[in-house]
Amino acid sequence: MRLEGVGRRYGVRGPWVLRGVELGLPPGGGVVRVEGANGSGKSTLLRLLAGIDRPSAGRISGRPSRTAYVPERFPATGLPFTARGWLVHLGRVHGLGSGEARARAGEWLERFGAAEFAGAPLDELSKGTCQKVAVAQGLLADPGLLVLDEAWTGLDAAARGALDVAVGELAARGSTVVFVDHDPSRLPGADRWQVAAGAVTPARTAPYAVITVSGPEDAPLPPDVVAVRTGDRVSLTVPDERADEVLRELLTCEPPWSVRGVSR
Ligand SMILES: Nc1ncnc2c1ncn2[C@@H]1O[C@H](COP(=O)(O)OP(=O)(O)OP(=O)(O)O)[C@@H](O)[C@H]1O
Repeated sequence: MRLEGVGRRYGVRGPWVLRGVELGLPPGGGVVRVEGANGSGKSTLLRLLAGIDRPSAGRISGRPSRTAYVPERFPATGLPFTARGWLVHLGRVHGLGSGEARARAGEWLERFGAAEFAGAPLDELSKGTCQKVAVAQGLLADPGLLVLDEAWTGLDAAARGALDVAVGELAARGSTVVFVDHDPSRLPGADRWQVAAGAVTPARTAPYAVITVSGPEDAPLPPDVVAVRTGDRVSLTVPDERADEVLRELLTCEPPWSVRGVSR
């Protein structure tokens, strides 16, 4: 997917929020964190990427046909659906059969700890549960591009962790995830784009290593590392200078981990 000369301003004489943006999303999928000061245009960029807003100038090409967008707050008021009904409806809009949409809706509600609310009307859900439904909706149809605008806000700690894992799984399958989040330690292996003065530029990322391990469920992980579990494997993202120390801890803890791969 490419952005060529993309600009956006609100109103014909409004100031340009974004201007002359030239960008390519990482080929083969990946995770991109969008950073910038308040009001710099991060949400504007995310809405353009997701296709729910159009550029005032330039063009965007190659957007995956399955693109999902999850904002910070899901305005569920007035929607005449239960949580499951809403997910099945959107799953079908994305081309899933109703049986598959129903099964996936159940799986995602379960993963986000909201299975007990599957049959509840959206109108009656708490903000946190509504946000779980919104995130489940984003993941439901296995999108090629998932855009998350502070989607972790309002989720409880377990659901935030479940979303981190889901993003890792999606990226591992070749999809692209672009996100904004106020927590600077969120998904630390992500590429970074900086939005400032209308421009979007890749930010310098401190060198880091990704260590993939497998091992018994009760094997301990070193403190202060960011771990994403995919099946029986765990990927740890650590600053380069800590990689040797973390590898030592992984190999000498009891029970020990098996190191499956290290990349920088
Ligand atoms: N629908 C809109 N109509 C008019 N102006 C808008 C609209 N959406 C955003 N803007 C303006 O565009 C600029 C960028 O807003 P945007 O929400 O994209 O920034 P942001 O970096 O996401 O901000 P924050 O960090 O505060 O969420 C701001 O000046 C904002 O007031």
